[in-house]
Amino acid sequence: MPSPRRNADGRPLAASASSSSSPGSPAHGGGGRFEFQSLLSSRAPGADPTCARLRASDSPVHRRGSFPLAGAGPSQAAPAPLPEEDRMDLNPSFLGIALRSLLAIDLWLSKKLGVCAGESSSWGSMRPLMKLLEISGHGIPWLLGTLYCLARSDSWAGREVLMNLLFALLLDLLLVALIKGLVRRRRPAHNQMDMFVTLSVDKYSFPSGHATRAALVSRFILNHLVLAIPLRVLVVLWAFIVGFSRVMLGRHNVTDVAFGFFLGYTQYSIVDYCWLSPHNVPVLFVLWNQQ
Ligand SMILES: CC(C)=CCC/C(C)=C/COP(=O)(O)O
Repeated sequence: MPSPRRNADGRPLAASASSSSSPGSPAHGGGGRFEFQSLLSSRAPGADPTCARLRASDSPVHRRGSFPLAGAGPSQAAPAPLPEEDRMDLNPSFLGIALRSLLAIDLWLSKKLGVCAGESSSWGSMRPLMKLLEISGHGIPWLLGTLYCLARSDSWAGREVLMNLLFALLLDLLLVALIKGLVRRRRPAHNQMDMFVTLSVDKYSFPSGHATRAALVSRFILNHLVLAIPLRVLVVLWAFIVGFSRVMLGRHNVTDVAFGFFLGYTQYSIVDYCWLSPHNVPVLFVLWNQQ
């Protein structure tokens, strides 16, 4: 009878997994076995007897020479195939590992790029400029500016475009607040919360509201204003710089901004699809005309 495999302090692995070691800790053993064990033990201990058997030393992974690819001899019984539900369980674990790795890279990169996060940071002297960019992409100037232009507009075409810009800005605020409230990802630890007018959900960072607005507004402007090429390039540059400045200020992680750009870009498609005009919402325009 082969004796059970033992960990560094001489206890059988099965006992070690259920008593003192946390899943995935080095006490489970070294090399590839450690990774398999951490995957298999991702379920609640004791929740499923099958899972408990797999964690224990009689698992095919733990029996020396019984791993199918290691060329099991004819005298050794072939390991029983994993039950269906356990095979399916491995895939989310791999996906989980991939996601966790992506998040780790995201945090590391965001911290590295957060060079204006404080006055004493390596590019701290650029912080006032970054904060100016922050205001240029803030919701309040965009909302007030649109309302002001709407009040001053004397053409139907102008009003229609501005009305849709207002709708786009409000839709953006709503969707960002909704997603921030659902995801609840905290802002980076190195962020100083000294932002100009925030809503309660703005303590969360995913997605970046500035990035969504920058992508939405720039796409809107490019599609509805006749601008010379240099100005069009400037609009696109502004959107990218606003997004990048969020990471430099330490307000956001890279993935918050990347998703923000994606969301803002998509929001424009929604606005374009639901375009408000005197034909589909005459009441809005008639009411405006009576004022
Ligand atoms: C108060 C109004 C009308 C808008 C809030 C704008 C704001 C502070 C968004 C947060 O942006 P980030 O998610 O990029 O930090």
